[in-house]
Amino acid sequence: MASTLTTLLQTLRIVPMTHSKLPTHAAEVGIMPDKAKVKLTDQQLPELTLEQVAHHDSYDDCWIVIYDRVYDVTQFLHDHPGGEDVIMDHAGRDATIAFHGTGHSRAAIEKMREFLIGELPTEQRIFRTGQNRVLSSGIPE
Ligand code: HEM
Repeated sequence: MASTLTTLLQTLRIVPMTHSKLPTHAAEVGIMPDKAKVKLTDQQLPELTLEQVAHHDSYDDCWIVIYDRVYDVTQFLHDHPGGEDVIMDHAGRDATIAFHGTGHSRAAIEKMREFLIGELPTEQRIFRTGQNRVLSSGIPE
């Protein structure tokens, strides 16, 4: 019952979705059969504003925005192959240009999903429409 209520509240965006609601990495990388694949873009991610993101700008609490999506990279900072400082330069803010400019690999883009916690509201987006269609090629779906 509690979980039905939670699902309802999450659908109505009254409470944030838990990470378990996001598709598993296995599904995304194709280990699971096609039928079981769930595209992340089909999910209702919690909406997080740039103002909310701005509060998370420290080494022990670091969120960044890349292509209109919000990532909590706190745990990843120390493991980032490019070092923590390059990410910290954008802590609590948009890091798209820096991320794009580095030319990250497909594996890096897949890895981002592990840290995905939400997306910007439509009026704050630059790269994606309200229906989550990407506005240019080369943007992770
Ligand atoms: C969730 C976000 C991020 C993930 C998952 C990620 C992941 C990775 C990975 C896996 C690599 C190794 C090379 C590759 O596979 O492309 C890498 C390299 C690098 N990343 Fe990131 N990255 C993220 C965000 C950023 C941001 C915001 C910057 C900002 C400048 C950045 C700068 C770099 C640089 C400079 C390298 C190159 C390291 C080198 O080749 O010496 N990354 N990143």
